[in-house]
Amino acid sequence: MIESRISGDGDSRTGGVRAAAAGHFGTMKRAVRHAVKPYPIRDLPDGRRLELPGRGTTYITESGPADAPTVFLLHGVSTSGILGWYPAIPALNSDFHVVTIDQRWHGRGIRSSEFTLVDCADDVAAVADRLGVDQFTAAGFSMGGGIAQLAWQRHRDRVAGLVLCSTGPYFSSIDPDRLASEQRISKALKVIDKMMPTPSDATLDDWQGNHLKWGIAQMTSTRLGDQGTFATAMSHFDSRPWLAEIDVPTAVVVSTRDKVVQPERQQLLVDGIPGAQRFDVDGGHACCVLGAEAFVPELSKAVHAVASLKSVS
Ligand SMILES: O=C(O)CCC(=O)CC(=O)O
Repeated sequence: MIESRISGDGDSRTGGVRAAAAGHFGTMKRAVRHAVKPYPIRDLPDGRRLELPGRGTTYITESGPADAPTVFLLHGVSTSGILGWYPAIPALNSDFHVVTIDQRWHGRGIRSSEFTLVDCADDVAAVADRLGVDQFTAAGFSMGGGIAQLAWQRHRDRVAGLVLCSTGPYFSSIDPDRLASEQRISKALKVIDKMMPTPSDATLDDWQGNHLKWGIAQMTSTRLGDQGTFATAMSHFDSRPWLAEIDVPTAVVVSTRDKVVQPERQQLLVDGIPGAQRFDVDGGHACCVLGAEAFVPELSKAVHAVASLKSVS
């Protein structure tokens, strides 16, 4: 999610709005710079639809050696697997079997009657089942970090490690005022959705063609007006009571200029998860794409560190 969110844990409303304005301006600047000169879009795998029995049809990409350790890359809110992780995929798939998933209600993911992070976490295990993957590292960005934590909590025999990026043990919509504001914004955004065409598979898959067109298609493949639903789902997430139980190797990739999930909130993961290692990225909340030059090397170090460690006993 972009940094235009009202920022701050316990911020006053004025402070939050001020921070939001600053964050919004910073993200806009980075987005414009990115549109003019995007992080190289290269060496991406083809994706495919995958039926998850009893759950629905999702969309995944799979790359790297099938017999290498598996890393699931779990994207943040309102993006898609490939859009959120395209800078990271080529950096990881020489050493890892890398899987991205479009979370339900995102991109070409499952369209269910409800959206919950618990269902998203169970989808990860269901994709692993379909791919014949027994154990894997779950790497998640922001909302995806919450999903990764839930995947560990619900499928402890499957998740061998965690890489938690620009995320925390709760999201800001846990605050009812914040949630109400997200709902209001979401209502307004539904009007824009009505005007947007649904992108075709051909445009969504054409990453070698016009990059701007591809990026816009990927962005609009998730409905803007679903923000309120996502915020509600995130409001139910709180891993603080069980963080100390996490017993798998964990790396926390902290975006040190993040105005959406403040570094202090990210640090709660480092403090709360036994043995967690911290990796710093000089970037804001959209650093997985808009600050990929700084993000990708730290992500890569984090994934290698987790994959080379044995579980904390
Ligand atoms: O407000 C928060 O706590 C962050 C929520 C968010 O933006 C999730 C995401 O970017 O995936």
